[in-house]
Formats: sequence, structure tokens, C-alpha cells
Amino acid sequence: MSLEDRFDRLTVSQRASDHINNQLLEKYSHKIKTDELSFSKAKTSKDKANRATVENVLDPRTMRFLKSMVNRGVIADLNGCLSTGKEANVYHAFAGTGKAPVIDEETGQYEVLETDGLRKEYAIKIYKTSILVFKDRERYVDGEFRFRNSRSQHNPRKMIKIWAEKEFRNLKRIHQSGVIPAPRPVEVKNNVLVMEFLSRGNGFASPKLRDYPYRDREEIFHYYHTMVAYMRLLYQVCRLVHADLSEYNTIIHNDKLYMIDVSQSVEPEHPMSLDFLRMDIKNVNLYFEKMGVSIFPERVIFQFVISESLEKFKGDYHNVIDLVGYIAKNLPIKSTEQDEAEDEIFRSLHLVRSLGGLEERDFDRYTDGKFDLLKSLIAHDNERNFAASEQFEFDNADHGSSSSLEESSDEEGDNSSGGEEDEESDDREYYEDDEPKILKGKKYEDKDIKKLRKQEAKDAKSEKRKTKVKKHIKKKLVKKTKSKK
Ligand SMILES: Nc1ncnc2c1ncn2[C@@H]1O[C@H](COP(=O)(O)OP(=O)(O)OP(=O)(O)O)[C@@H](O)[C@H]1O
Ligand SMILES: [Mg+2]
Repeated sequence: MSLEDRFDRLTVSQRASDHINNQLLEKYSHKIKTDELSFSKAKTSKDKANRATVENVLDPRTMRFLKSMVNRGVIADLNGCLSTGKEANVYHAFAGTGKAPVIDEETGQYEVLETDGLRKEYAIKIYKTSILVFKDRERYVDGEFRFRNSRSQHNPRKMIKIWAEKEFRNLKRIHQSGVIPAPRPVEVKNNVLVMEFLSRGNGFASPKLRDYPYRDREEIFHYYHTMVAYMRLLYQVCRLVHADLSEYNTIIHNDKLYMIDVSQSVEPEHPMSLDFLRMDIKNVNLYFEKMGVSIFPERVIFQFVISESLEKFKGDYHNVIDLVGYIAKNLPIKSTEQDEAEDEIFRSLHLVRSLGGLEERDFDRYTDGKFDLLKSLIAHDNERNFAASEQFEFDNADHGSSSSLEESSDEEGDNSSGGEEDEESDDREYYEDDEPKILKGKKYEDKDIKKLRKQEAKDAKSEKRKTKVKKHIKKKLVKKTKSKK
């Protein structure tokens, strides 16, 4: 059965007793044998059984997290699978009562609680714990200010935990901003994330943009413009780049476009954020072009997203309606071959936040007069972005050496697989505050190590400088081109 079929056939029984007795968990628990097998290789088989997974995500450890959520009354149960993806499965669940369910001593069954018939529904995203699928996740967490103290990037289980935390925090940030609709995050526990279920009724999930039956052409245009506006709001207000934005990771719910799947989203300060943004723009354009919409050039959208101020814009910078109006009126439609040629170059650019990061090959193209994109990127480079990149450099220098210092204290290392400590530990141990802060330096750093670190950073920078065009020359040239306009 295809994913779409599964998705469409998901039905939810309305009988409370069906949900409160924790059916699914019980059903799968007994299938997983954690006893030592007696006939052969006793040592390794116990380990294997402990790590056995059902549907690739429900390993015994994950089951324990789910049970703990049931026991605390967060969720009532898991009803069915909404989606089985590469990295995670998403399940439907009813919300718990907020209290531990009562078990009837005689029957051993959960007591059926009286409900008024309307029960909150949740979507539960369970990240796969298999190693292969998240090998390339590191690049999204590496260089992320908020996860600078995460020392667990080579431990798969911890990496998964960081990943789920990241989605939870990104969702929270988007949801709380109030400028972009997103499911309300409820709880995260290791690889299990609970959030509001976007429902179109009777337990059916609202459709992804890809499956949405547009009423007319106007509506397609409307959602294209909304998507472009949301990219800007996400960047400017939520300080995030989605990094996997597409018709698959947006849901139309109550006539609004909701953003989902934000585990890989990064802050603008992330060294790859502009590349991710460019990729998002390309994917969004590809989809809407396929849908027959006149699209805007990718570089124009890019500029629209990152520019702090908008020319001729009179509306509210936080308001999607104002932005959509502006987009429809002011962004030029991609129409000429020249537009395509410029987008082509834009895709191949090494994106930079400041002149200091400009690569020679791009710089040459720029000075040859092939395009004036860099001018717009750099000349319009606003103070906030610039400050952010400076901050990032500072953070990076700090981060590099402190990891060597603190790694040794990360004793959990790889041995957490058998332990239970994670289940009890504070969920927030691997990340710091949401809001980016200026670091105050490493107070407790050993003087010699600090010295060494600084020297290393200095050497690395001077090495880098060797291959770069001098900053003052770049600045002069940019200024020159700017004054021509
Ligand atoms: N809060 C929600 N409400 C309703 N449906 C949801 C919700 N969250 C996710 N889904 C459904 O589950 C699907 C997968 O979710 P998501 O995109 O977050 O996971 P994923 O890790 O991207 O999985 P994949 O590897 O398939 O891309 C979505 O496309 C959507 O159909
Ligand atoms: Mg997805």
C-alpha cells in the first residue's frame, strides 16, 4: 500500500476505550523479545533483541518513552501511522487527560475515562534510530550557534535526540512568532516529538501542499506568493531558514499554509544558511512552475528574503497579507533568457555574507562585469547579518578549542545504548538558549590552551588570507559599481 493510500485510509475509532488502553504499544511490546536467547550466541543476541525495531522506529527504548508519555497522561495512545519516511515515522494519537491513567486492578485494563467526545489530537513524530539515515545530518547541526555545546554528534542516539530537540525548538519558535502557521509543539522526549495534529476531520490529516486540490488558478498564485512571503518572515522574524522547504513539507490547514518538518532548519548565522535558502527557493519555484505559475527569478526572491528593508514597501513587515500584496505588485516575473542566465550564475555562486568571505572565482566574475548580483548581496548586506557573521566567527573560534577541552568530560560517549540514563536525564542537556547571545568568552579555560587556540585560529586565518583578494580592493570595486547606478 502506498504512503498516500495509508494516509488516506487512516481512520480513527471514536470509542474512548479503544484509545485509552494503549493498544498499539501493548501489541508491539510482546513481539519484541528482550530475553536472552538460549540456543546460540547468547551474548550478541541479547544486544540485538534490545535494539530490535518495529516499523524501523519502535525499538524497546522508544516504546519506553512512549509508555512514559502515556503514563504521564500526555498522550492516550498511538492510533496509526500517518507517514513512514526516510528519517521518521509520524503517528496519530489522542491527547491524554494530563493525569496518569487509572488501571483497574482486577482486569488489569486502563479505566475508561468519560470524555465529552471531543478529544485533542496529536501527531507524534518518531525519529528513526538507525545510523545510516542521519549520517548527513551533521552539516545542519555543525555551525549552529544553539548547538555549539553539543558534544554528541558522533553518537547516533544522542544525535537523534538533538535532532528531535532541534525540530521542537524550531517549531516552537515559528509557532510562537505568530507570523507563520505551524503545528503547536507539545513535548519532546529523546527521539519522540509530540505536536498538534493538523486535522481535516475524522482523524484525517490536512493535505500537504502537493496533495491540495486547488480551487482555481488564483489560489495557486496565492500560495506561491504566501510561500515567498513566509520565507522572508521565517528569515527576518523567526531567524530561520527552513532548509527543506517544498510542497511536501507544507500543509494546507483551515485555508492556511502551515510549515512542518523543521528539524533541519538553521539560523541565518549558520555558515550554510544562504545555500540552504537558495535551495529552498529553487525547490519552491520548481513546484510552482510545474503548477503553471509565472515565477520570480530565484535571485530576486533571495534578495527579497534577506533584505532588511524593502523598497517602496509601506505595509507591516510582520504581516503576510501586506507582504503578499507587495510581492504580487513589485517582484518582477522571470521572463527573459537573461533572467534564466542570471539565475544559472546565481545557483553556482559561492554565497557570502560579507566581503571577507568572497571567493576568488566569484569575485573575478563579478569584476568582469558578468553580473551585478554580488553588489546587491554585499552592498545591501544589512548590519544585522553582518553582525551575525562576525559573531559567528567569534563563536567558531571559541567552539573549536572548547570542544577539545570539554570532550573529555563527555563521558557518556558511545556507551549510552545500553543505559537508561537518557530516559531520566533532562531533555535540554544538549543545547542552550534559543536566542542567540554574544559569547562572553570561556571563563574557565586554561590559559595555555586559550593561547594555543588563539594561535591556531590566527594561523588558520592567515592561511586563508593567502588565497584571497584583498579586502580594500574588493570594497573599492563594489563602491565603484554602486555609485554607477
Ligand atoms: N502536525 C501534523 N499534522 C498532520 N500531519 C502531519 C503533521 N506532521 C507531519 N504530518 C504528516 O506526516 C508527514 C511526514 O512528516 P515530516 O515531513 O515532518 O516527516 P519527515 O521526516 O519529513 O518524513 P520524510 O522522511 O517522509 O520526509 C507529512 O508529510 C504530513 O503528511
Ligand atoms: Mg517531510
